Amino acid sequence: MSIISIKNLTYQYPTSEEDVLRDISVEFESGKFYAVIGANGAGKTSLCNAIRGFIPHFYNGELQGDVLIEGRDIREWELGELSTKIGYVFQNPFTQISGVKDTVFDEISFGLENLGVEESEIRSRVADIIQLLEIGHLQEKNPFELSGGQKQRVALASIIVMEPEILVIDEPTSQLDPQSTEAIFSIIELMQKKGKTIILVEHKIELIAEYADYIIVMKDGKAVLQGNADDVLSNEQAIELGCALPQYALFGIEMKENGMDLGTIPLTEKKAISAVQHLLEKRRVTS
Ligand SMILES: Nc1ncnc2c1ncn2[C@@H]1O[C@H](COP(=O)(O)OP(=O)(O)OP(=O)(O)O)[C@@H](O)[C@H]1O
Repeated sequence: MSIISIKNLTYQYPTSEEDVLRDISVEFESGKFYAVIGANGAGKTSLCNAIRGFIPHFYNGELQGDVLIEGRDIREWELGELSTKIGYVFQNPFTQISGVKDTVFDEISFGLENLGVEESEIRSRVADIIQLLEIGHLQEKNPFELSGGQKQRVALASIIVMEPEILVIDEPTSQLDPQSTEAIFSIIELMQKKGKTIILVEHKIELIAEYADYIIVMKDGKAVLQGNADDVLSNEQAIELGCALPQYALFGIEMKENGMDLGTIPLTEKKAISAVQHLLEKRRVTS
């Protein structure tokens, strides 16, 4: 059974003039890494809002179709109950910092305190997460003293410590440099290895090619293309739908158009090198 099942979802915010999500159907399997891509205003955040229950519990508006979390209709879930199952990480880490705690350690403890978890258990769970995410050097700092990348790691830690099964992460690296971006992706990968289901909104296509299992391309509120990452990112149709393809895929497509078919559309540097080596080898044998 899918952990999240979306069937013919159509939605309009109370204040919007038209549907912002249109007839979307997607199945999410437990433990997989899903990337949601598409232009600004395509509906990516709105789709995340529907998954975490903000639509329809926080935003009213008109919801048609079904969103099922573990087989249960989103309308029947309480928001509080959903928030323990689905962790949500915002684009801007500033909005995630509580502002009421003086140290990173206490900041990460905050959610567990609110749930009434016993203090000794909080301390041990927070210490474990700090070790796992390699942020021990930050634990005594004030959360507001951190850099953007550090804040985003602390924001992720605050969510992960709650042990949600599903992580919905909305453009976590948009304000980060390449090094901090890699650090965030390493954490997300670690979470996937721990069996979490990941739903990530992200524009950095090269990283999506490296990490995601499945891609949903959104345009004008519709899921216009979806499938395994390898299939979507080597599909020329994706370009027409406004989706950027990885550099190596574009290289493979160019090669093919110029009579040098690599036999595959590579998505990463490693795969491109191996495809070119294979082609050269083949040409050597036949010449
Ligand atoms: N709270 C809201 N009330 C009314 N309309 C909204 C609200 N939030 C988003 N919208 C509208 O819904 C549409 C989809 O917006 P959404 O934020 O889901 O897109 P997005 O793909 O996440 O965009 P971006 O990449 O810019 O974050 C837009 O037309 C937007 O103006």
